[in-house]
This record gives sequence, structure tokens and C-alpha cells, in this order.
Amino acid sequence: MLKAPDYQVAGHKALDGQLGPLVDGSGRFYKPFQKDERGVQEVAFYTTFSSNTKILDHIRRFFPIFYGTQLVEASDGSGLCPHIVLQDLISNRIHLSIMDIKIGSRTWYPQASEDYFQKCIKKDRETTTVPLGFRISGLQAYESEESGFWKPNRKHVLDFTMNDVRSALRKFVSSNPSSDAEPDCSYASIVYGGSTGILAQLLELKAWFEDQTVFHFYSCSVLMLYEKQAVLEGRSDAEVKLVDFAHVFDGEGVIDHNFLGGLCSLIKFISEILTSPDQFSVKGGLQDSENNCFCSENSIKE
Ligand SMILES: Nc1ncnc2c1ncn2[C@@H]1O[C@H](COP(=O)(O)OP(=O)(O)OP(=O)(O)O)[C@@H](O)[C@H]1O
Ligand SMILES: O=P(O)(O)O[C@@H]1[C@H](O)[C@H](O)[C@@H](OP(=O)(O)O)[C@H](OP(=O)(O)O)[C@H]1O
Repeated sequence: MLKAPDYQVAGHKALDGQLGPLVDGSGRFYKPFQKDERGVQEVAFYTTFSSNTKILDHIRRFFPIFYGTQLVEASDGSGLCPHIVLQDLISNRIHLSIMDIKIGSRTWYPQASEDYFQKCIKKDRETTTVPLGFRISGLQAYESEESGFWKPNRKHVLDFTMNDVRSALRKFVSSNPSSDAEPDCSYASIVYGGSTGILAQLLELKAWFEDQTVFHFYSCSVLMLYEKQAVLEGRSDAEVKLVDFAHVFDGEGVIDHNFLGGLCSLIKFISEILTSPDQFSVKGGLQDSENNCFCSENSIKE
């Protein structure tokens, strides 16, 4: 039985009769073909990427496994529709903290139509995409059984300023994300730091982007995820993944400087939290309770 995923923090959602992704509960994620040429382009990317033998496993692990396409009942009631079948990156998680970060200082690609360019550049200018080279598209951080998840609503996330981004990256690894107090960053060293933490993984990805000239990724997201329980047990299960390949183009022998620049910028923000967890405290950022949702564990709402 397919159902909407529990931990989707951005993108089109299978709620209220909308078209969105579904999961089967046993490790597969079904993303409906998006309209226009996007669905076809995303399948083309996965097909090319999966068959490229030059991509080594330490890079391949950042991408969901591709299981082909399948006709399944769409979430909007429109009947059987083609879906991209992917590895569910989130299955078997209980209290997942996850952040979706759209990378690049521009989400439009050179071949885009004028209308698409206008739509993208407007949003790029209104968000941190232009000044930071990335924007947070959605997130949730698990706090506790009593207070549940800290999950700022979509509109508020899109309005994030540079300080809000700093604050959100700190709250994401804090034991008190929903508190008005300064985020304590108590999980930063285990989630962001260490030889297998998020920073190390981002640096590995960066090394690939410094070299690869095969693909240019526009409007693609980095997902950062971890479980609080693992952190409390002293284990790091933090992972970096890449999703959303509806706008991937042939790199034509040129480095993807748009993605690489955004990735470097994100790396710098995370490094700063590790080196100076007490600095850059951002009083006033993200404190407005109207814009935040502190949900009990089993009832995440936006
Ligand atoms: N393979 C996957 N496994 C689990 N969750 C996923 C997977 N791919 C995507 N997600 C979840 O779905 C969200 C949206 O994914 P994606 O960006 O591919 O959708 P989209 O509708 O194309 O988004 P956008 O509107 O930004 O273009 C991600 O933030 C993540 O929470
Ligand atoms: O950042 P947000 O607010 O989630 O907005 C979405 C985001 O910009 C996506 O990248 C875009 O899909 P494309 O990149 O594929 O155009 C989508 O367009 P859509 O609503 O027209 O699908 C937007 O709704």
C-alpha cells in the first residue's frame, strides 16, 4: 500500500489531493513524473548516471538508487501515472532530523525559456540563493517526546535571511531547537564533525565537483539527515544525499561552478559552527512563534 512519506520537508507533496511522491514502506520512493519535460529529464539523468561506470561507489552513495519507472496510482486521484522508482532514503527512521538545501546561486539554466528564467530569478533574488549560493527549502529537527519536532513553515523558510540560515543550521544540531534561548549546538561535533560526519561528506562531494565536468546540476538539493537517538548513543548516522535532478544538463567538459560555489558556501557555514559554536548567535532570528510549528511527535503539521 503506497502512502505519502512521513518525512518530506520540501517539494510537491501528496497531500489534499495533490500530486506528490509516495512510499511503499519497504524501501522504495515513487516520484511522479513532473509536468513539462521535467519528469523525462529526471529519468534521463538517472538512466545516464546509473550506467556511467566511471562514477565510483563513494560518490554513487550520495544518490538514491534508481529502480526504473513504474505506472502507479497517482496521489491526486488521476489514475495510473508514470513514477520514478527510487531508493527511499528515509525508510526505517523514527525521529528524523532533515534539511533540504537547494544548491547554486542560480536555479535557472542557460537553455531555460524566458518565463522559466523570470520565475527562477525572482525566487533566487528573494531568497538567499543569490547572496549565499544556496537556500534552505525545508527542514525539521527532532527535539523531544514532549515538544516533538521544530518545523518552521514553508513560507517562513522561503523568507529566511542570511542570519536565519545561520541560526537554522545551528538549531538543526541543537538539543533546544524550539526554544527562544540560543541554540546550544550540542550535537554539532557528532553530526557535522568527525571523520564520517556531514562536513566530511560534503568535502568528499566537493572534491568530486572540483573534477567532474559531465553533469551540471540546477535546482538540485542536498539533504542532510540524522537521528537524535543515534547521537545520544554516541553514534553518528548523519548522511548527506542529493535529490531532484529534473534540471541536470550535459556539463560539456566544464566544471559545474554554480553547484560547486554553493557547496563551498554551505561548507563554510558548517565549518564555522564547528570551529566557533558560540559565535554568530542570532538573536531575533527564527524566534517568531507565528512562523514556527512545534509539533508533537506524531502530528507534524505545517
Ligand atoms: N529518494 C528519496 N527518498 C526519501 N525522500 C526523498 C527522496 N527524494 C526526495 N525526498 C523528499 O522529498 C522532498 C522533495 O524532493 P524533490 O526535490 O525531488 O521533489 P520536487 O517536487 O521535484 O521538488 P521541487 O518542487 O523543489 O522541484 C525532499 O526534500 C525529501 O524530503
Ligand atoms: O522553492 P519552492 O518554493 O519549493 O518552489 C518550487 C521550486 O522552485 C522548484 O524548483 C520548482 O520546480 P522546478 O525547479 O522544477 O521548476 C517548483 O515549481 P513548480 O511549482 O512550477 O513545479 C517551485 O514550486
